[in-house]
Amino acid sequence: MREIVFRAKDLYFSYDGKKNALDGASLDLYAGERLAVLGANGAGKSTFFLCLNGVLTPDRGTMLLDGELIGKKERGRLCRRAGIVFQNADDQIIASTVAAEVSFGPMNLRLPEAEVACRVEHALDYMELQPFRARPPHELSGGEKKRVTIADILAMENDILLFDEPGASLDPAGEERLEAVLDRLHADGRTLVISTHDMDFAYRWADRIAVFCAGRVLAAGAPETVFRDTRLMARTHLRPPLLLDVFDRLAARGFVPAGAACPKTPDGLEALLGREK
Ligand SMILES: Nc1ncnc2c1ncn2[C@@H]1O[C@H](COP(=O)(O)OP(=O)(O)OP(=O)(O)O)[C@@H](O)[C@H]1O
Repeated sequence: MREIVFRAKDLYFSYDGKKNALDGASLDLYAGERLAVLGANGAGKSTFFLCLNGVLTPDRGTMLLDGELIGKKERGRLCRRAGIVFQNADDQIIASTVAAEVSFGPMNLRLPEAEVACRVEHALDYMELQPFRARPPHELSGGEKKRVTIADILAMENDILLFDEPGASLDPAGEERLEAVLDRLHADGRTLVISTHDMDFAYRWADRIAVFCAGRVLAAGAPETVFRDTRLMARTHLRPPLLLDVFDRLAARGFVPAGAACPKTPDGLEALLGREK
């Protein structure tokens, strides 16, 4: 088992002092894992992300980074380790050109100018944003802005990356590009956490799934296990991914080899069924 980089235990947070957005949320993050965070609207996913990267301070509960307790004064450590790509790019973008936007974070770290320039070029290359570097971000499309916000956190060189519904404004080509970027970041050893309402993506992409409901984490584990928990799915109003559903129906009718695991792609299922192209 990989080491735990971040541990949240019984986190409580309320925006208004009346209703708890986090209501005893506990979750571990493992180094280098791909974790998909699921849950209905208002379940507490974004609030949890904001606590994890130090923007919000939980009212109660404990957070540990590399096994060390994070108190109110150590929130800066969380900001440095965990970068967040906001759900709405306009909440994140502040500068007047794409290049200035991407340089904003590293400049705030008071890094030497040459180091800032190097990080900016790398992030712009990585996200294929060089042709946009002099453009005002507010003139870009939703998908292009999303790429800018990802470049923002790449320039910070955080090892824990939190993506709040990154696929929401992307067309199919944009989704493919995002998945390719996520694959590269995973290969680089980053810890990736994504909140999403796309069950098919979560099943295909994640090593683990965490399910939020009313400010708590009801389950965390292997995608097959979590998605096959029919009670959990019903309670949280989630639906299993289409591929797993089809696989389980075929398996129930004896069409797949006994003991076979469900593949992650339709091509994998086709190969398993012995009808390779
Ligand atoms: N800035 C805010 N001020 C007051 N209440 C808020 C604020 N942000 C979120 N909330 C409330 O906190 C609760 C949790 O919201 P949160 O945004 O964390 O959920 P979520 O799981 O990310 O939802 P979604 O899937 O819709 O993005 C909700 O009841 C929401 O109304």
